[in-house]
Amino acid sequence: MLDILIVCGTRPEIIKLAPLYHSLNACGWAHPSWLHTGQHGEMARQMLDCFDISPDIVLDRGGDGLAEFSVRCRSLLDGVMTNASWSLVVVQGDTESTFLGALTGFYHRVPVAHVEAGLRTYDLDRPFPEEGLRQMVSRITRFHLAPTDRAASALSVEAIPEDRIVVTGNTVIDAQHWTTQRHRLSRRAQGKGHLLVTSHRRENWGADLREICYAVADIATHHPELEVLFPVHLNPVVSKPVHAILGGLGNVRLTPPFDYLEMQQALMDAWLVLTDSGGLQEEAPTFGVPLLVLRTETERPEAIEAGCARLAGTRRASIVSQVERLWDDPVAYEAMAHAGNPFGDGHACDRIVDFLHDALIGDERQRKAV
Ligand SMILES: CC(=O)N[C@@H]1[C@@H](OP(=O)(O)OP(=O)(O)OC[C@H]2O[C@@H](n3ccc(=O)[nH]c3=O)[C@H](O)[C@@H]2O)O[C@H](CO)[C@@H](O)[C@@H]1O
Repeated sequence: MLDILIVCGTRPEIIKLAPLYHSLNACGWAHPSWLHTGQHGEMARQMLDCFDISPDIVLDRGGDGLAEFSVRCRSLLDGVMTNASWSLVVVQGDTESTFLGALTGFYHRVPVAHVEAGLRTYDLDRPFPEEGLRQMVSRITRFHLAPTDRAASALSVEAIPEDRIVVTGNTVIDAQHWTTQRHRLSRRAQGKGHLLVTSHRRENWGADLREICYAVADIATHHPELEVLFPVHLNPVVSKPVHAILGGLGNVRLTPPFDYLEMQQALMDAWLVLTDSGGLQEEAPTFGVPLLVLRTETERPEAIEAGCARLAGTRRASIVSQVERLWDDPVAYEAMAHAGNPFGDGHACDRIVDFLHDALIGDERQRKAV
């Protein structure tokens, strides 16, 4: 049995690593341990419960600021790596937890596997700090688990050896399949369904978030029969303007963040999704729900190219006109709804487990033969 340390912090990381944890547990050759770094406190607990995971190791978070979190987390991770002999560290995405997990593995000469490797905008300011973090993680990763061909190509262009890259599909689709099957979720909405809105990206804080809210207000006012559902991120930078602008509208329902099951149900029941979330861009096409991205660029252009999503930007007029166009044009709407999901087929974890088996057990055999 190989001991594998999964280092995980934020909500999206938990969602995308949970199915891999279950697959590694079931594979017969690995013993995965789940480490939670302490990021995203309450939202993280909500997600872990949804996936039946109780972490083996929980780091005691120090302070609210990122610098305090980083210094303490790095030092505690160092202890975890020193006290046991790990065959692999697994990280996902582009957060501070991702970077610190990879960095600690690197210093301890433990190979790092990076799930969702190769996403790029090549603009270090957008998204900040994620673009920088994911590029740095790629420099010190041994196994690059790319969700799409495009992501794998980006890594090849950066001179990463081909035998260290594998295209797996995105594990977020595996998470959706796991959840919808285990909890027997199906569409409940009668008729058109609601407009689902989320917005919390740092790049949109301030004027852009206000523009987005005014656009949602325009749409809700123009279509009083349309229910608008907006789970609002807990960060006051987000929740304050959202409540101030949308709080008084009768057909706009503002709620605390959904747990994962509620979110999957809300996606299934949606007519359209407006979001700046990365994960939702990958998830909505699974249920055939068109999506407008509330950003001016995306590191997930596969959805735009496949036709299941469009970039709506963050200007009030542009968001409103794109929604109205889909409202008035059922042919365009149906084309988006039937474009399929370019991010995966729900078998990413099988591919990852097979690749890691060959890489790690093969490595071990080679070492023994020398
Ligand atoms: C630049 C960028 O794109 N960065 C991404 C971004 O991740 P994101 O934008 O995907 O993050 P969220 O939107 O928070 O999560 C989405 C998931 O959460 C579920 N969800 C959502 C709302 C809710 O009320 N209940 C839920 O259950 C939802 O279904 C989905 O699966 O930031 C991460 C950290 O910086 C990055 O790693 C990641 O690349």
